[in-house]
Amino acid sequence: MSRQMDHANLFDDARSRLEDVFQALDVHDDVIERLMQPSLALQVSVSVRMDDGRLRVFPGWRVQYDTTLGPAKGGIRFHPDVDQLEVTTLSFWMAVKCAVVDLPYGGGKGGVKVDPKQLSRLELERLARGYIRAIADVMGPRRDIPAPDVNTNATVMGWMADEYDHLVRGKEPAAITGKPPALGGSLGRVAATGRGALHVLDQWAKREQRKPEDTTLAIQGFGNAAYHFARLAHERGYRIVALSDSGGAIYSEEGLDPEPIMQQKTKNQRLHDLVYCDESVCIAEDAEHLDRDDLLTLDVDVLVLAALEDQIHEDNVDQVKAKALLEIANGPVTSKGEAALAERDIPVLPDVLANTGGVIVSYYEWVQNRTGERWSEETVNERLAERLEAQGRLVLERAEKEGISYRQAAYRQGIERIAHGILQRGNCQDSE
Ligand SMILES: NC(=O)C1=CN([C@@H]2O[C@H](COP(=O)(O)OP(=O)(O)OC[C@H]3O[C@@H](n4cnc5c(N)ncnc54)[C@H](O)[C@@H]3O)[C@@H](O)[C@H]2O)C=CC1
Ligand SMILES: O=C(O)CCC(=O)C(=O)O
Repeated sequence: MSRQMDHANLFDDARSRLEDVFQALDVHDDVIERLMQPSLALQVSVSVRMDDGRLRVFPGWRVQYDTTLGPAKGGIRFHPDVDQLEVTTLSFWMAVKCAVVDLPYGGGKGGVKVDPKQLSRLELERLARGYIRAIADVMGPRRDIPAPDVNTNATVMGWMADEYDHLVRGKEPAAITGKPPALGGSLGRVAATGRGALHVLDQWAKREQRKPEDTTLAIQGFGNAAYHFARLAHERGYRIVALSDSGGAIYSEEGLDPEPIMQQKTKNQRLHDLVYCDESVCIAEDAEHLDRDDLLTLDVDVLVLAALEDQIHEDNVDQVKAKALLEIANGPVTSKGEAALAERDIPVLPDVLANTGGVIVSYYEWVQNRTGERWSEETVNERLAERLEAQGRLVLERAEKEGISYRQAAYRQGIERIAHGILQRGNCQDSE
């Protein structure tokens, strides 16, 4: 089922969705001209002294797609497949999603082409610090604010924030979000992406009059975002019948409890091997192995995609049996894949709404850092829920009212806001 990802296709695919919105909204030509390419793309070489004394150089990027509505915002990915086109596409999605949930941000993203599993902890720290030195001139609390993404986490953000403080000779906690709480990180950020995705699923389920206990989930990509989503969804009563990571998948008809599974996984056990029950831990009496990509074709109510881009596409979409899809990953369903799902009336809850919990709480972290406040986790979670309730309702209602997909409704909401900002900034012919 998997195929080699082509990032040129990924960017073209992303732009084709943008062109659809331009047509539907009849936007000003100046807006189209601005949004068809990024406003800044920086390529850097990050030199790292390895533990054995050798020097290695890793290519990296920081792309700011659009900064009309505020400073660029978006995570940093460490992955062997990263390239400029992938980072550009991810920064485009950041611009759209920040506008969809009405944050005062543009879209940015960063990445380094590296396999972090091959680095020691000290090599990883040197890489993180080197990357920040390389992009320092284009970032900052009022310009571009990085955060975690695939294979980066609060620890890595802590190293990066410390490096930035050294460079600017002062404390600038608002320059990076997703930090450890001791360095000004917001409570609730670690779980925010998963928590936000669950809000969106709940909102949709309620409109469909579907109860959590009658809803089965299969979840691809049991990493940070998916773990917190799964933990909270399990608490709410959804039945998780399958989980996968890059090494394999497990399945249980009676349902999986994500907590003990993550505990075992953090002891360096492979997800694929966790199909046992003994005195110390019971994953599920009936748990069994699945090949990794077989999870995508299970007959479940909701297929949750929380790994990487390009997972459901024209070559495998016919095998999907789920009744709905939830995108926690960025870009897991291609436009051709989605068109085929639409023909079978299978809705997709799109990334640019469903995974915004992370960036929303990153925004709350930035606000706390800039005002010197510290909010309780309860306050953070309440504000996250309020924002997603309000902005999510606008998207779901618009889709129903205009007879369009949830993604089309979300894109229209986001692009209308960006387009309005572009015209309000002036420098456009006949703009009002
Ligand atoms: N961390 C965050 O706050 C946010 C993350 N996202 C997106 O969510 C997705 C996951 O991000 P994180 O959880 O942070 O990353 P992570 O690195 O913690 O987890 C990714 C997981 O996906 C698994 N994986 C990779 N390829 C796979 C495959 N083909 N099949 C099954 N599993 C596979 C990996 O083994 C890992 O368990 C990414 O697309 C990211 O851009 C979106 C919004 C915010
Ligand atoms: O927290 C953030 O600023 C951005 C998170 C991110 O990279 C994403 O939403 O894809």
